[in-house]
Amino acid sequence: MTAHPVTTTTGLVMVGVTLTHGDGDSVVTALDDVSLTVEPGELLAVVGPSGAGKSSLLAVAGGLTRPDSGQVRVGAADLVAASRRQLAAIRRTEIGFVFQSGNLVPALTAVDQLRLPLQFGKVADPRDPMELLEEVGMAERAKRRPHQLSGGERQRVGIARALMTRPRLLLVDEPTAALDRARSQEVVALLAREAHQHGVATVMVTHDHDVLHHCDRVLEMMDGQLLPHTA
Ligand SMILES: Nc1ncnc2c1ncn2[C@@H]1O[C@H](COP(=O)(O)OP(=O)(O)OP(=O)(O)O)[C@@H](O)[C@H]1O
Repeated sequence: MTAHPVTTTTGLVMVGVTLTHGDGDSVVTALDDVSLTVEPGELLAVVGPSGAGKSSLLAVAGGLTRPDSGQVRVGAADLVAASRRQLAAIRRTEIGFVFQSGNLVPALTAVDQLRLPLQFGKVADPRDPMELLEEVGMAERAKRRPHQLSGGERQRVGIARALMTRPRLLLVDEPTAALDRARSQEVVALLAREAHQHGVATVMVTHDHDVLHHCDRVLEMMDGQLLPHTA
């Protein structure tokens, strides 16, 4: 058995991943031999100082940036070997992205935001948008547009939208950056619940140490390396 068994039931597996930016004298190592396994249903938090490589980690795990070396798998999909076209399909069906402030489309109602991920191609077994809005506590606001929602509500819609295709992996970038303490707790508790209930491997980058108790595991990124978090 290898140190990192890869099965179709695994969420995210990264092995020996290195990513550098620039060249010559100005080479920056954003990811330095990073290995990481995130199991289905696990909520992992990644903390660390600015410039440590957290965004780079999300970009590589999400198939947005190809690493210089190493393996990256989401379920059975090999993100390093995949063509650009295959990567786009993997991103669309297997990976959900949640951004700092929800990143909603201004003109669309909440329920239409959720239908959006289904409009770019076939999705095998999509969630029902109204049912999912109900699950995240937003059913009564289904017809509202983003400007009629609070920051926490926008974030809930953003999370629901990311779950529409039943992704295997959810990548979450600073979800509480624009929220007060109470709303931050609610949003991260929601992420934990969704991860656990639906078996979604979830990686959340955060600066917010107050929400870490909702997470199953916390790692610290430091100079491109992932280390155990010491509180
Ligand atoms: N496109 C790029 N070109 C050159 N260097 C880059 C590029 N993107 C990131 N870097 C560098 O790679 C390193 C890691 O950056 P990254 O954005 O992953 O850090 P981060 O931990 O997400 O930081 P923050 O918390 O500020 O968002 C930094 O030194 C950064 O300057």
